[in-house]
Amino acid sequence: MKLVIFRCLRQSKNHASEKSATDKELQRKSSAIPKNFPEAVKILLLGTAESGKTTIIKQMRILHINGYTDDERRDNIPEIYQNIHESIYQLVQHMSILGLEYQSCASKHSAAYILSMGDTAPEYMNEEYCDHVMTLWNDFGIRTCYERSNEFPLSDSTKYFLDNFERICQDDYIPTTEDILHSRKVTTGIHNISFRVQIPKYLGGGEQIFHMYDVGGQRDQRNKWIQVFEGIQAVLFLISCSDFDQTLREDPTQNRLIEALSLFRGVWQNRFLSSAGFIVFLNKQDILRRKIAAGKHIVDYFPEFEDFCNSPQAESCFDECDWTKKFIKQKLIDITEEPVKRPSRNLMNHNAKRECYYHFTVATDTGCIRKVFNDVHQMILHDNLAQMNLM
Ligand SMILES: Nc1nc2c(ncn2[C@@H]2O[C@H](COP(=O)(O)OP(=O)(O)OP(=O)(O)O)[C@@H](O)[C@H]2O)c(=O)[nH]1
Ligand SMILES: [Mg+2]
Repeated sequence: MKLVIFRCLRQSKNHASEKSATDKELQRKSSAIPKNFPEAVKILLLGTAESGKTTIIKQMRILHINGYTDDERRDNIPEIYQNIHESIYQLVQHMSILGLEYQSCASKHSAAYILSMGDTAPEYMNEEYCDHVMTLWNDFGIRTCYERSNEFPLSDSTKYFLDNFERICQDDYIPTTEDILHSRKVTTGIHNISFRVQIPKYLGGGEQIFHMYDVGGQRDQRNKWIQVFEGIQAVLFLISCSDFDQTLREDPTQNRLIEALSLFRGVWQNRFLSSAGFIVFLNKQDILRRKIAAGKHIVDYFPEFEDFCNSPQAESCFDECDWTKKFIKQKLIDITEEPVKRPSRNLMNHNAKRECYYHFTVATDTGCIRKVFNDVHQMILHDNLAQMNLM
């Protein structure tokens, strides 16, 4: 199956009303629909490191497989302990680098304790360790360091885990689904998850199989991506919108958002992916909102933002967060409109306009991903109908 692209939503400005209109249209045609949707759909998750790809895979497991048993939850404990330890260790290390002072002697003592442990988490959270971590997280100096964490690499889940630390350091701790969604392990190599999704009765019923591929987003992982380009029907590209004031872990001279945009250009223009559908998740909307509320401005990193705010595209925006997310989206749209240097042989018509679909997401929010994935599935069903000349 060739996913030319999700034609039926092409002119959509208001997704919600458009969707219900097309649903009704599909229902009307239901009697004519054969039960022969292509059995499996292959989706490839791409994006820079920490954009949220593996978090989407976890959400698919929660939404479409059985989620996590208690034993599987317990298996995540070492990773969560390591995430917490790395966060507090990084914060303590950067206190002196940034020239910040601790609020009390007790905090200084706790910092020395954490530093003496190195960057490996303890196997068990004993009382002494927990007290030190809590003292530090309540320290005003550490909070100032946290507010400046765009200046050094720090996990996006630092606040989540340290705010929940008292619960996590209990002896009988079992990670919640939310804890698992916030935990982070760098992906190396290629992983995939397969799951089935119900096809609505009015479309003939039955199930569709999805194979979703997850890859590592760090620079040294990207040369492996090409191994999975064959037969991909849709690319789901994740971009972390809150990255505008951060630099890469692997190259501290490179702004993360600039890296993500140039990676998107490379993927969009890749001739092996030219017949795949494109969906972009503009992710980490929760962190973006938090950053802007804390007084960070994208204009300090992207001066062209000022012109965007005076452009017609920004007319419907109502606050800085809204402007910022639309500005990033516009940058992606601009890339899709750039002339392609080497058109693909796979494209039947070189002049055919390819579509790209955008969603603002919070990958750690199951409700959000449930809704967005439903939309993605609908688009795939619509496209399949179009392929069968039923639309
Ligand atoms: N608050 C918040 N955290 C997120 C969101 N998306 C992902 N994260 C967190 O960001 C971290 C990185 O997410 P991953 O899914 O591991 O990123 P990745 O793209 O797989 O990264 P690589 O494997 O290095 O390519 C994890 O701690 C996630 O919990 C989001 O929308 N909001
Ligand atoms: Mg990953």
